[in-house]
Amino acid sequence: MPAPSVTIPAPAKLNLFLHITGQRDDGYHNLQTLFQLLDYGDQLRFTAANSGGIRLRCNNQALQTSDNLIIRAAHALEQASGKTINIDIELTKRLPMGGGVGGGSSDCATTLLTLNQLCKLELSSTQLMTIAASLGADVPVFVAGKTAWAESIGDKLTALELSERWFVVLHPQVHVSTAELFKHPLLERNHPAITFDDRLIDQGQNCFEAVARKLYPSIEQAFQLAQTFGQVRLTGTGACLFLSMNDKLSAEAACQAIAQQQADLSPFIAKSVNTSPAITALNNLS
Ligand SMILES: C[C@@](CO)(OP(=O)(O)O)[C@H](O)COP(=O)(O)OP(=O)(O)OC[C@H]1O[C@@H](n2ccc(N)nc2=O)[C@H](O)[C@@H]1O
Ligand SMILES: Nc1ncnc2c1ncn2[C@@H]1O[C@H](COP(=O)(O)OP(=O)(O)O)[C@@H](O)[C@H]1O
Repeated sequence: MPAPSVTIPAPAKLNLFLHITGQRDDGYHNLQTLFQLLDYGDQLRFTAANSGGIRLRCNNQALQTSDNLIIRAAHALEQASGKTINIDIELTKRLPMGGGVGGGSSDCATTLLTLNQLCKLELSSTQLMTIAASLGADVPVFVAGKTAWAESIGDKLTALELSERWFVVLHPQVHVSTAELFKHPLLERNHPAITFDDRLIDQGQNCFEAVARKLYPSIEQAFQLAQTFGQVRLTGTGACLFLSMNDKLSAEAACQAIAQQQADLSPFIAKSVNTSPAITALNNLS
């Protein structure tokens, strides 16, 4: 009989706004941002094994490497728990890479949460959050699993319950270098620190937008096209852009129209969620 498998989602995120409020002594920048989790993302299938260590397969072969965040997460768990993990992991990659929707970080978080439960590693939430932060600035929000207002480098999190929204996400086919954008002389890196206000959900700005539009013509072109359907915003350091809609029908109509005008933007629609679908799926297993 084949070993039982579990399939757990790795949702995307959008930064509904993103302010850079200063630079720390170690060079990293402090942020204030709203991480909105989505019902759309990658999927990971885990099959326990008796031997063979940690193995990864993916529909994108370029991701089948030892520096994939999934493999790094599994090794970090072995180190923290002192236990050996034997597991086959199959990643179905749907999210654009390097697009600011957090796919790699979310895959990493789903691996941490699932293996801790499946392999009975018994690491506490605090331990998982520490491992998450060591693997990337955007990993903790996916481990915490809640749409959240975030400060510091994105790891000081306050969960929020937001009303349902639909998003159209577009991916200009360009790779944005996060490090390069953070270093750019024109970047607004001293936005005044604020206290969270509901109006920011729909009216917030992303400090990377001006520089990203200036440096990458394909991002500027996508902005021009998308803004005929509503207010467009950049997520993270880009390259993805999004439109926020009140209902599914409007989102579908905009998505279809954009795909007809420029198919290589690969638009997709996604619904907002307050709790990560990964957490929901794992709760349903136990
Ligand atoms: C700004 C965000 C918002 O979500 O952008 P996206 O990655 O989503 O686009 C993330 O926090 C990005 O986090 P992440 O993508 O993990 O960045 P890293 O690889 O850790 O950092 C790449 C480089 O960017 C700079 N960096 C990154 C994060 C930060 N808070 N301050 C920085 O100055 C550093 O020079 C670092 O070496
Ligand atoms: N599981 C993974 N999925 C995607 N990218 C990964 C993964 N593991 C490591 N990476 C690396 O991380 C880079 C950016 O990751 P990604 O999460 O897609 O970007 P972003 O944070 O901008 O959304 C990729 O270009 C890739 O080299």
